[in-house]
Amino acid sequence: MVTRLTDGLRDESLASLPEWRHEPARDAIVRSFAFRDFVEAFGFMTRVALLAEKADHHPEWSNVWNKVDILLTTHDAGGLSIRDIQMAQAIDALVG
Ligand SMILES: C[C@H](O)[C@H](O)[C@H]1CNC2=NC(N)=NC(=O)C2=N1
Repeated sequence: MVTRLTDGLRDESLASLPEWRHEPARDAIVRSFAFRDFVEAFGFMTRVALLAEKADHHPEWSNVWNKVDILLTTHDAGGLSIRDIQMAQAIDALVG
């Protein structure tokens, strides 16, 4: 069973993820991505989907043409867990 991060651990983790911000209402982290066009955006989503399946940890997200908004939180924990931090790091690695 994965547990929620304490506020201290969350802030420490977020220091290494400067593009992500904490969304207190959901105890989630969010980041927006912009690409050249829809094909680039959807290609990114496909890569994230494969990561998510492998990790058994899935994003909440939306896409409008070249934009992708991602929200990460851990449903099983009722808030942010280490799994979200690891997923955010893996997603950041995809976009270099
Ligand atoms: C049964 C399955 O392992 C769980 O429901 C997984 C699937 N993907 C998940 N994704 C996210 N974001 N949070 C979860 O708690 C979660 N749980």
